Amino acid sequence: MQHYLITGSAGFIGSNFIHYLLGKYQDCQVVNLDLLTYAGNLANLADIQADPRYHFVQGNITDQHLVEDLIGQYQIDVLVNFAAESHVDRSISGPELFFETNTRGTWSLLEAARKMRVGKFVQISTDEVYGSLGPTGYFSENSPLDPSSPYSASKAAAEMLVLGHATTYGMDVNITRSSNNYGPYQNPEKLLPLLITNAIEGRDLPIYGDGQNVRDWLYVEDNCSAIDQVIQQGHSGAIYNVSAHNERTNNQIADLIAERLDGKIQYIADRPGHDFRYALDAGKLERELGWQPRYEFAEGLEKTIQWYLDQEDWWRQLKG
Ligand SMILES: Cc1cn([C@H]2C[C@H](O)[C@@H](COP(=O)(O)OP(=O)(O)O[C@H]3O[C@H](CO)[C@@H](O)[C@H](O)[C@H]3O)O2)c(=O)[nH]c1=O
Repeated sequence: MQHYLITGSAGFIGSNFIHYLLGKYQDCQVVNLDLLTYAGNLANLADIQADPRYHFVQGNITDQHLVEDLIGQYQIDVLVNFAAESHVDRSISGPELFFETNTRGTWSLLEAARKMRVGKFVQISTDEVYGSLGPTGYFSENSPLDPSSPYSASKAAAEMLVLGHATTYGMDVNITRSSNNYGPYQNPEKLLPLLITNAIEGRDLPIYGDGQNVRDWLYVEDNCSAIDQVIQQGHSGAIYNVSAHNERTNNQIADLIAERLDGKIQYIADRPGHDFRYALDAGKLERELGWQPRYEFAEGLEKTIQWYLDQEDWWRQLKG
């Protein structure tokens, strides 16, 4: 039976991951450590709050003593760090919190995991650590890191700390770098849910610049299955890209949503330092661990649109 400490799992990807774990493994124990910032929402986990396998603790990942206590109390074998400030635009207007949570927070978790001898440490990172691509080519795990924003720089720095602890102290670590996730429970500050919910509300769909920027879209459940496989089978110290090879321009995304929900696109000022294109080569994960995504983009998008149509109360509270 595995005992997990999962940080930030009242957020988007973390809450999907807890649902995935509890659905897949009957005999596991899961502790969710979450600060409940604006991005954390216990409503995401309402259906499992009474599950005896699940325990919620409100707290900050920068609180090393708290993390050490939790590791001891719950006999944690695996620590998965989802907790992060994740929105690029917020990192441009207020960068310090990104360093504090994403970089300092990862440091505290690493130190706690080292002292308490946690078996496995998994850092959830991002394709944004590679920076921007031109119109062709793909990032592999060996591509140089070249982050563009305070957000991606804070995540790249955190990765370096993880690798340093692995080399120096022999900790068993993995890093996953996924492309843009989409699906249920994503905060409507992010492109896809913003466009969907704006269209439902009859508001314009805001697109930065000329809308030619490209993102590589991954249905969140596919990211969860990849992370689970990395925990179970990942080679110690390995980094894995996670992508389903769904590159789309922002214009293509906006057109699809505008057509499906009768919305109107509005072009607005570009994001400073806006990365042009992200595209990942996920061949290592596929070859070494046999991982494959389940969802085609059209299916994932329709499921996502349907979820937001069905969950108006959930997102209206966040937007309000
Ligand atoms: C919010 C917003 C975004 N955009 C554009 C900017 C990007 O080219 C694209 C996606 O923007 P966002 O949804 O903010 O996501 P992006 O900056 O790519 O970053 C996301 O994806 C990353 C992985 O690539 C994660 O590490 C980040 O945490 C996550 O926020 O849409 C717009 O055109 N209009 C908007 O209103």
